[in-house]
Amino acid sequence: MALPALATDADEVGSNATTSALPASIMESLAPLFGGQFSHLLKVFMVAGKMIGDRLNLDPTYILTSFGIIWAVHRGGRQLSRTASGLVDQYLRSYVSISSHDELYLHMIRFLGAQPKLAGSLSLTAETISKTAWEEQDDYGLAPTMMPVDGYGDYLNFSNQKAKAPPRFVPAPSLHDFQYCGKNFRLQRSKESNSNALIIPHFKDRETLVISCFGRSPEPIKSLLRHVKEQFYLDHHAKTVVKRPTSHGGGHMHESFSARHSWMLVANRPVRPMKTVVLDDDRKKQLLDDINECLHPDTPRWYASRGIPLRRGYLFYGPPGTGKTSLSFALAGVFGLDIYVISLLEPSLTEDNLATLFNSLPRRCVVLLEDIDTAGLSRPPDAITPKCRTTRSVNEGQGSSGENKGGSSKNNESTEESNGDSAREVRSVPKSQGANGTVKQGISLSGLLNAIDGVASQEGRVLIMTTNKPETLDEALIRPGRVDMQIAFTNASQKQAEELFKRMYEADGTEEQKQLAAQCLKADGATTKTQPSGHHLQKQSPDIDGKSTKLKENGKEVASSSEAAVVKDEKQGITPAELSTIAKEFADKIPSSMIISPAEIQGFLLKRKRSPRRALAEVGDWVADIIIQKKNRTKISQVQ
Ligand SMILES: Nc1ncnc2c1ncn2[C@@H]1O[C@H](COP(=O)(O)OP(=O)(O)OP(=O)(O)O)[C@@H](O)[C@H]1O
Repeated sequence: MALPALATDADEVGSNATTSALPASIMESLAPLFGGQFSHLLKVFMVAGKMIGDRLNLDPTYILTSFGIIWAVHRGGRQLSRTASGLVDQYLRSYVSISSHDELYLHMIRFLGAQPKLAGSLSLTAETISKTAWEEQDDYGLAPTMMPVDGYGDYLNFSNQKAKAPPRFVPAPSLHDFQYCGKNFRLQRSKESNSNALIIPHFKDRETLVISCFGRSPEPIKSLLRHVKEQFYLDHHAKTVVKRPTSHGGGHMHESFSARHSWMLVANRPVRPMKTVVLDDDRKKQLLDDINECLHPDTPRWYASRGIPLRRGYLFYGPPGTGKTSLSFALAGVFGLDIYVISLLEPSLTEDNLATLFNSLPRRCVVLLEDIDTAGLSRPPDAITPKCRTTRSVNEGQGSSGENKGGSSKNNESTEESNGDSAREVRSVPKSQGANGTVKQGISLSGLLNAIDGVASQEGRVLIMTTNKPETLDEALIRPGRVDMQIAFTNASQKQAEELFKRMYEADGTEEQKQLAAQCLKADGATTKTQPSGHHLQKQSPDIDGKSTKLKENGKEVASSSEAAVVKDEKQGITPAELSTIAKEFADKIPSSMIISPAEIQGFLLKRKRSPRRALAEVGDWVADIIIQKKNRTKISQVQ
């Protein structure tokens, strides 16, 4: 409200003053140029200039002109410095950019989050730290609390950890400066928004990190990135990196947009030691030697000189829970390779995606294609036309060389497709109607073969396919060149059961366990006298109070035998010699007809993981129950 009055005054002042005719005219001529707000400001400025001028006896024009010069110098200086820094940036700085689609991005963000200079930055992004089950060692220095539960006892409660877990702060999208090894670096974090966010909700924004440093060599940035990567993998030497496909965009709701797939790190698990997978030693050795040969640095030359693509395929087959997946992970651990796990049942996975995924595999890795029988990749018998058979046998004729397999598979497909309806059936098995009426893409047999054989498919990759029903697989899938070795997995033999038992209870070499074993040895002579198989519990065993409990194998007191076994286990531990004996007795109670899987035995033992004697005492009832279950084909167990 005050401005119009002032403006009026200014008009008057301007018109009365002899020396201020110029300012008034300047103002009048400038006002329309800058619009209402600015002309008001100019008028205020004029009045102020006039008053100061009157006071200091100075021409207001000089004051205005001085202000104008200062402003112009300031603007010019800024422009000059921008141009100069632009030229420096262009010609005297080196840059390396990292896309958020690359795993180096994750390494860099972790590194930046730990930089003290950046932690104090005024522009940060806060992230909730989500740790995987294998990263929980450092629980922010907080022990979980024990909470009483309705008179049942005290139980662990982790809510305080969740509440107190601090967020991670990383540099926000903008410009940041930081130092590494005494050198200054600049980080520009920028986000590329997904313009289709409303249509494709799963499609994440893409981010870019641009690291720059002064100088015409990117070497300092390269060495920084080497350091960042090394830091990330510092504790990874005993870990196996597990990756699975992740989709960007698409999905069931928007069939018009095909989801793009890439590999995403899903877990970083401790390496599974080979010895923990109970399998015939000769088979294990044969497999290890074969993979070692395939991965040996000299092997590619040997294969190349003979025109044979270097890749190995293995088929692990056998009943569920017999160790197929476990062995695959153990192998990845032995060779220090990342493992890439694909399920062909993933509904948004198309054949193109599968081919892209295979083509983007690193040079050396393990690819695990799980449960291939469930993906419905078999070729319907009536779909195998004479033409198909001929084409396939040509492929087989190429033996394991697999040369031109990608091409020949494609040729197969086109030949089959041109062959009419029956041939086209080869493709269609996995295509199915989704619940909402959408058609799931599915992977056809030829699509899978193309991906496996693809020309760009990485050499040196180890492909492992697992199945419970090898007899349902199409022979094209498992012919030599695609599957070079088949490994059978079976339910547990008595020998395997014995090994599983020992693995479950053997000391892992910690000091505590060594001491326990030493104590056991001392106590052993007085207390342990294991009877021959079948009569092992017929003995005097001291209970907690030092009184003795008479144990019988049959009748009422059998129930108390496992309780007494627990007491003995907890009190005395177990010596290696005793463990061997108990393991043997345990194995004797497992049916030699191999009807129980290692997974089932492991499940039974896990419920008694601190008490081998209790496991031995209870295994008879458990086996009897399993036999009834399998006979009656019921899934409900009476003995857990
Ligand atoms: N041969 C074995 N040696 C050691 N552990 C085993 C063995 N077989 C199964 N297990 C245990 O049983 C569990 C399931 O095993 P795994 O997933 O490897 O079986 P699988 O054969 O891949 O089963 P599926 O066919 O259902 O995928 C794992 O925890 C594993 O430790």
